[in-house]
Amino acid sequence: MKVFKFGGASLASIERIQQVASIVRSFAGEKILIVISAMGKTTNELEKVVQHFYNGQKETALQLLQGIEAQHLQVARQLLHNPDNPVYAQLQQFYTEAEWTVGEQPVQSFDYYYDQLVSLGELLSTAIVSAYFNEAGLANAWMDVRDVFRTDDNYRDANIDWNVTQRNMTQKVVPLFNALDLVITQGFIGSTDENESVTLGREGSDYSAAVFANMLDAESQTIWKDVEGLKNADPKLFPNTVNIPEITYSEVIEMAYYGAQVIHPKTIKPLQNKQIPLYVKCFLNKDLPGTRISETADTAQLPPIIVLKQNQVLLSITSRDFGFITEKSISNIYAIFHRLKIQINLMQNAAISFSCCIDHNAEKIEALIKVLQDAFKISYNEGLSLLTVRHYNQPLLDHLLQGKQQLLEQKSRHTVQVVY
Ligand SMILES: Nc1ncnc2c1ncn2[C@@H]1O[C@H](COP(=O)(O)OP(=O)(O)O)[C@@H](O)[C@H]1O
Ligand SMILES: N[C@@H](CC(=O)OP(=O)(O)O)C(=O)O
Repeated sequence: MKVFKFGGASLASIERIQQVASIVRSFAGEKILIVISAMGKTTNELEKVVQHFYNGQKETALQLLQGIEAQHLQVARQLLHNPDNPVYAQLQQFYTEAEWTVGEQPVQSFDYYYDQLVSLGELLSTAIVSAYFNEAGLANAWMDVRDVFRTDDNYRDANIDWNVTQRNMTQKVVPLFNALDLVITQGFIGSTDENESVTLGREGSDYSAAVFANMLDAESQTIWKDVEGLKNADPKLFPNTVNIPEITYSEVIEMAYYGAQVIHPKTIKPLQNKQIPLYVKCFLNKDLPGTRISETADTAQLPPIIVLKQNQVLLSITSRDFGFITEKSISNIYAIFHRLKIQINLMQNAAISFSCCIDHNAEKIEALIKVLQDAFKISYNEGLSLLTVRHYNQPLLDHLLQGKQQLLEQKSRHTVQVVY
């Protein structure tokens, strides 16, 4: 069995969805579990619905929701021939549930409502694609992943219960393949044992696909992207990038950790644990070789790998009483960052101060200052970038940093990181 993952970009237009069908058709006769994300930027749109709903602006939330509904109906009408296709009733049921939620008075946490509403994107996209595939002769079963992926209730970043999910996989997913070659399901979402929807973290569909690949002992996982494969830098940010034909799991984990926004960082572990290769392929041209990610890639020829994180803030946390920054104070500071869900992208400490680079999020910085201000003086610079280069060389660094005002640099044998 193979596992395919199609992300939002591959479903962003009618032509692209048709292209996805033609890719799947070219694998006729193979058993494929297909994981699908929300179409285009639907998740961002749904995030706006949640924000308005939670701020008490119900009307606006409802209008935005209706806009999303109308967009999906239009896509369905353009793709489907049968105006009485049962998928229309299924879509209606999803909207009605979302509208009920928006009609409620918020009494639970923001994160709870986020998951109940944002999960709609994947339910809509999979229902439409599954119905379209069936009409187009690609017989498939639509599966609600919330009947399979059991998680805790850590809303927006739920953790999978591997035992229950594995049992569901064996009992509910494997039998579907007795009758059909294709099963279509949602990435990014799951459910608690109370049947509440959860999400697994933004861009989490790559990870969902990896969980399926692991539990179904798939021969491979392929994620279909709008790029020819994994490149040595984001082609949207750097000119003259090169494709990487093969690379190891550990190198990709490093790239994802430093912020390369091409594969979700949690994706690799479930694959590495079972030695399942991960292919990154181009949905615009399936014949391009793409990238193979595995344990034993030949990385002798690996080019320097560049990762740029923009919109960064460099925080300086200095003790007010001239007390040293000790293991104890660092562990206290870390615990606060953890509680506020602030990820540290780079850190450095000196005698009485601790510096770190984090993503710019005004609310979180404000909350952090509130907690720390009695014991520490906090200052920060915003509008920064964090550049990471793996397998660097000096001429390349000089070129990348030309004309940049550098605020902090860390170098090891393989990796250099610069805040500028
Ligand atoms: N090292 C990299 N190699 C290739 N693409 C990258 C890299 N880093 C970032 N990207 C970006 O990832 C995008 C593809 O991923 P993404 O848009 O998340 O796809 P989807 O959401 O459809 O799965 C590319 O268009 C590219 O801009
Ligand atoms: N739709 C979710 C999950 C996801 O993984 O999407 P994509 O595959 O398009 O990055 C998100 O946008 O976060």
